[in-house]
Amino acid sequence: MLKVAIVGATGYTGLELLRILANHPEVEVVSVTSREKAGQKIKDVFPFEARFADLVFEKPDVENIAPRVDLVFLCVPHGAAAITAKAFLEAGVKVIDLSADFRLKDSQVYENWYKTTHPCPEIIEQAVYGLPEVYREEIKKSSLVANPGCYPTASLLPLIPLLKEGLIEPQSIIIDAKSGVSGAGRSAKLRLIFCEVNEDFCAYNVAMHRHTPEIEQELNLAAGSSFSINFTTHLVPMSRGILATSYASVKEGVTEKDLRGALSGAYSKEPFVKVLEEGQYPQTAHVKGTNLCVIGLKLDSRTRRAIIISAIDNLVKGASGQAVQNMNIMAGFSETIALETRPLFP
Ligand SMILES: NC(=O)C1=CN([C@@H]2O[C@H](COP(=O)(O)OP(=O)(O)OC[C@H]3O[C@@H](n4cnc5c(N)ncnc54)[C@H](OP(=O)(O)O)[C@@H]3O)[C@@H](O)[C@H]2O)C=CC1
Ligand SMILES: CC(=O)N[C@@H](CCC(=O)OP(=O)(O)O)C(=O)O
Repeated sequence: MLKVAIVGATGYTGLELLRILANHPEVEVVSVTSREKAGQKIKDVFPFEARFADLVFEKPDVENIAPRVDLVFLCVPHGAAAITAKAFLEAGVKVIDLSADFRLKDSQVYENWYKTTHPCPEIIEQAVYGLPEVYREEIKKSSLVANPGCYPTASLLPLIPLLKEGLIEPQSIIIDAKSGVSGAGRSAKLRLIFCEVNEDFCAYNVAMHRHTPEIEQELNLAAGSSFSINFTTHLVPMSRGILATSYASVKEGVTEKDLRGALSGAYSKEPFVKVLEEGQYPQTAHVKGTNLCVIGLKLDSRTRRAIIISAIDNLVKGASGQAVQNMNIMAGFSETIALETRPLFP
């Protein structure tokens, strides 16, 4: 059995990990942390939890937890995650970090966008970007996996194959993305209270969202050139889900069949990426609760722009499901264990 800890288990991504790992036959959750709920049993805080009901929340004390576990999931805010990751790695524990701390390869870019000094830039180069469909071989050998952001997962999966095949003009890319509110985490914020979110739909962090450099880093690597993108995020009054609509001008002579062929070629054997048939487009309700990224596309023949629509559940493929997928790869398990659920539709 692989023994794991979840640091930050009272948050949305930590709870989602418990939901997924409850169905994992090869994993034992031996430690869950919360500073606020330390000393209480999971069932005292979350009465719906059955499998791990009697596990007691403990403080995120690395010295105490590390000797009992093989791998830790960090479900805490950036900054706190990096320091904790370093301590676990030094204690010989593998780390899957769901925060943004090790996604950007350049610590200066991190500092510019996150407006804070990186706590341990010296270990950034150990980290592998945890997008299994692109970095599976590197993830197998890694002890530190930087789980991708939710918006980057939804944006990168459809665009990377099109760039690798040279079918779209990199500088023309626009990503227009919408997220449910759980993407912002479980701690209270004024902009997230019911009356502020219900019956509303707004853009936020326009031209300054923290996921922009993460998306650019990976798109630049796929294209083999340096370029910027437009990326706009919106908050939708629903609990889960991201729908990203990406636009890009296609190169001369490129057809819709070429675009579809690039995506099918990249993903026909992938268990968690589904490319829809012509005329079909994904909805967030089609992926709710699943580890799927579903993609639909159309080439607008009037404007010669590809319109690519992708949907994920931000808490599953956008966070905890992808983290379990990465854990399965790192541990040598079958990649799909505990992740083959059907969508909760409607
Ligand atoms: N929500 C989402 O859709 C996604 C989130 N992420 C990232 O995953 C991480 C977790 O997100 P999410 O679950 O939404 O966050 P939440 O705010 O819902 O939960 C945060 C958890 O971390 C604990 N925590 C907070 N601060 C600290 C700290 N300084 N040290 C130790 N523990 C701490 C909290 O418990 P306590 O305070 O009691 O210790 C709580 O259990 C974040 O980095 C987030 O950006 C990534 C992709 C998607
Ligand atoms: C709806 C909403 O607010 N979403 C969050 C998603 C952030 C996230 O997942 O952040 P990390 O990069 O730290 O993992 C946001 O836009 O900031």
